[in-house]
Amino acid sequence: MTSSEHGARREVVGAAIVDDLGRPSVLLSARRTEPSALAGGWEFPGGKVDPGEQHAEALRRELREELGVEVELGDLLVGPLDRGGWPLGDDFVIWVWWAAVTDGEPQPLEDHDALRWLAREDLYAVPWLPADLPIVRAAEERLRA
Ligand SMILES: Nc1nc2c([nH]c(=O)n2[C@H]2C[C@H](O)[C@@H](COP(=O)(O)OP(=O)(O)OP(=O)(O)O)O2)c(=O)[nH]1
Repeated sequence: MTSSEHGARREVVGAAIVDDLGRPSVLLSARRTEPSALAGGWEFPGGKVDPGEQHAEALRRELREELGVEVELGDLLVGPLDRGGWPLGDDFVIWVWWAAVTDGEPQPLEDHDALRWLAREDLYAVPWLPADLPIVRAAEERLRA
């Protein structure tokens, strides 16, 4: 039986990529290209966890595919659901880790057509996907003024 047959949410992982894990001042946001209902919305890069995959492994795979980077993962940006997840509507749950690039320069290779580093004062200059707003607010608290 799959987790969806239990009525569980599909698992997604995302990264709050910053310039410096210890003293973050900018956060990387990515603009989605699909599906059409979400295209143009800005989000945390990442994606669905494959069956049998560890979360950290899934996130590293997604960031390699989507942005062409390797990362160091920091703490979980803790949300209100089980094990610190955040709800994405009724169907998905996302776990978001702080992350810093260790190799490569982020490029919108797959699933995105633009990337933007946002400082605290322009964190809301892009239209985030609605479900991401509580996560962005939590990230804002950690970003340096
Ligand atoms: N990656 C990501 N997905 C998000 C965010 N906010 C949000 O509502 N979502 C939604 C969009 C999708 O319905 C779902 C994640 O799916 P995805 O399309 O990113 O996953 P994926 O890269 O594995 O895509 P696919 O292979 O299934 O096409 O969560 C976010 O910040 N990051």
